[in-house]
Amino acid sequence: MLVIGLTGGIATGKSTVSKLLKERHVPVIDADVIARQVVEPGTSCLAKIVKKFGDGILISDGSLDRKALGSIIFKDEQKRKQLNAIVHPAVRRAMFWGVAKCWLKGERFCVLDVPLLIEGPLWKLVYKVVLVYCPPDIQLQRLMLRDNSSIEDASSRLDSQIPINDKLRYADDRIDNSGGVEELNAKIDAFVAGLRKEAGWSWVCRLLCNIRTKSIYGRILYLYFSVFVSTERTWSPGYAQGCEHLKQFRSNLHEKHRRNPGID
Ligand SMILES: CC(C)(COP(=O)(O)OP(=O)(O)OC[C@H]1O[C@@H](n2cnc3c(N)ncnc32)[C@H](O)[C@@H]1O)[C@@H](O)C(=O)NCCC(=O)NCCS
Ligand SMILES: Nc1ncnc2c1ncn2[C@@H]1O[C@H](COP(=O)(O)OP(=O)(O)OP(=O)(O)O)[C@@H](O)[C@H]1O
Repeated sequence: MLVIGLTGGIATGKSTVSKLLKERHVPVIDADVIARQVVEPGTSCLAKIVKKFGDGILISDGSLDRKALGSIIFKDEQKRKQLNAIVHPAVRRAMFWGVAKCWLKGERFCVLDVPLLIEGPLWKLVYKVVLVYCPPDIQLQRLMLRDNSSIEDASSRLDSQIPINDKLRYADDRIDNSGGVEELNAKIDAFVAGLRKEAGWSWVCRLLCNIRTKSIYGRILYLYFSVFVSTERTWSPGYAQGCEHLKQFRSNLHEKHRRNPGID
């Protein structure tokens, strides 16, 4: 299964792209949504946040006051790192299970929508990095308009991330969202068609195996495809294609390291 990392800068349009992908039945695992779930009342993450930042970041019903916490962490790098250290491991764990579920369902590919993909270690693990791009001036405008925020607040959020133009050099593909939503729709059609082509047809075998796991033949087939094909130990209809993906993955990784020699 191809795991695609979708990222961008704040307000460049990741959620808009994700929505269009979901409309085309592409499975999307959204880190922002997970980051909200892991801090719901009663979770260990919320307890740790309260311990670190005090109960001033709670509203009267016991849930997180996102505005209050945002106004602390987007102005203070140290505090942001402390929050990230609490929330990110839980988000990564949930995303891992999300990917595993997609794999068990026999999906050909899935998309991880992660705003901080490049700021963290995950960009090195995905099959490819797709960047939703718009120039910084449009990004700032859209952010202020969406959040009804001042230029100071919007700028401090922008400054808490790697600038969008710097993220370009990590990207294997770019979805340019500088134009209107109609234009974006057409780009997403082409992007999804490209993904389907890239993922090939070997998913049919995996899907059939998954559906048939209740029978003994299904289990044998399932094991065959899961263990042998994924470890490249034997021939199968998906073998050549798997090798090709692996080769491309390795060359992408090599290219990323070539472009960013300082990064291990
Ligand atoms: C600080 C919080 C409560 C503010 O909530 P708010 O509803 O105002 O923003 P929301 O969660 O919708 O995030 C909007 C965007 O802000 C950016 N952003 C969020 N957290 C961070 C961060 N720690 N560092 C840099 N950018 C961030 C992302 O681009 C994100 O898409 C919230 O963003 C949060 O819990 N952040 C820490 C978790 C995190 O890093 N989430 C990002 C994806 S894992
Ligand atoms: N092509 C477009 N034309 C005009 N407005 C757009 C376009 N794409 C997105 N927007 C608007 O820009 C704002 C930011 O988009 P969106 O929320 O999708 O960004 P995001 O990258 O997911 O942001 P965040 O990092 O905060 O999650 C939204 O108000 C959205 O409606």
